[in-house]
Amino acid sequence: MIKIENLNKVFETGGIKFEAIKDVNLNINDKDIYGIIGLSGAGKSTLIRCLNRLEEPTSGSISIEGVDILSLGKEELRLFRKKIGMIFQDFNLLKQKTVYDNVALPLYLEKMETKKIKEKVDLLLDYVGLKDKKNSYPSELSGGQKQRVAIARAIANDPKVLLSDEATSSLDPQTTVSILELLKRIQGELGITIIMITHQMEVVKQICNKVAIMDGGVVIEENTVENVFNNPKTTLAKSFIGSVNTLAEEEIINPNDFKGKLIRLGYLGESSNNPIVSQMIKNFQIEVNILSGSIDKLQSTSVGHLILELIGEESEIEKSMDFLKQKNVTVEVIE
Ligand SMILES: Nc1ncnc2c1ncn2[C@@H]1O[C@H](COP(=O)(O)OP(=O)(O)OP(=O)(O)O)[C@@H](O)[C@H]1O
Repeated sequence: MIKIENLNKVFETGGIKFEAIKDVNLNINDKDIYGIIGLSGAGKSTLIRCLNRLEEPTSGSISIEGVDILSLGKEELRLFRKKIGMIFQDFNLLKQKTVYDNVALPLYLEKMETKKIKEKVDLLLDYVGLKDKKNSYPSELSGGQKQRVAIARAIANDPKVLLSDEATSSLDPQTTVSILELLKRIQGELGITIIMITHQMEVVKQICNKVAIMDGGVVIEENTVENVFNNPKTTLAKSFIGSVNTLAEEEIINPNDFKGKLIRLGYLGESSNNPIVSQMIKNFQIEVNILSGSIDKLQSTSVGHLILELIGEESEIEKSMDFLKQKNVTVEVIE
């Protein structure tokens, strides 16, 4: 379990103070794949770099598996960092070293016996699917292969936590999927908690179970991925969700163009199989105009969205909306 409490980070350059992280509180459970999403400059990198103290927070506390990491001395911190692997957008491989040596590096630093290093690196390269690239140099690899080397290196010391800073941002969509599948396998088979920074909701949708949305150094929304997709609270969350749907619904639909009441429905999993809208039309004196719809397949379930125009007496519209709510559909009136 990772517990971040009242975390702040202030950068000071030339006497000017800048608050990059403002009073962040998060609880990340063991084996979560926890997404942190936000636009450029939101403070995502600063926040995860505080978790291994590549960045020193200005105030607040961080505990990882019950250890208050901000109180660790230099040597304790060195030992503790073995529990936290990290991967980056630009891979950070050593260009002059082979794939084997890149992966072996953290084990050399631990002064592991050469024979054991060889066994472990062979196992790791097999795990990430790069057995045959052992003697290649980074310049001879594709972006996806470089990230696999970086992942093998990051898990070499059997960490409990893996921090991923935009690890798929420079990869094409197909390679992104294969790297996300590898990360999912690492979480499932090795029981590693993964914290993923990204600006792509598609990444969150594909592998995360929880997500925090950051804006201007603040966590503005935090929930399970299902709940955020089903019922996003903030404009930013809605726009991230819009970016993975084929239609950015709210942008296209202008309420002034319609005479009825516009509502946005969100429904999870099994509700999407029930003919709720047709039941509503049968039960109440209203006409329904379907303006847009989408279904997002998430890790554990699917989330559907519909935008409807309801036309009829106000009292019938109110009753229809109550009916939907009773069926566990979230209903939001679009202003
Ligand atoms: N060492 C530093 N000194 C001064 N300001 C910094 C420093 N590092 C980051 N910042 C500022 O803190 C803010 C948050 O930066 P950060 O890199 O954490 O954002 P981010 O959400 O990860 O953005 P991106 O997706 O572009 O990497 C930015 O405005 C940035 O300019």
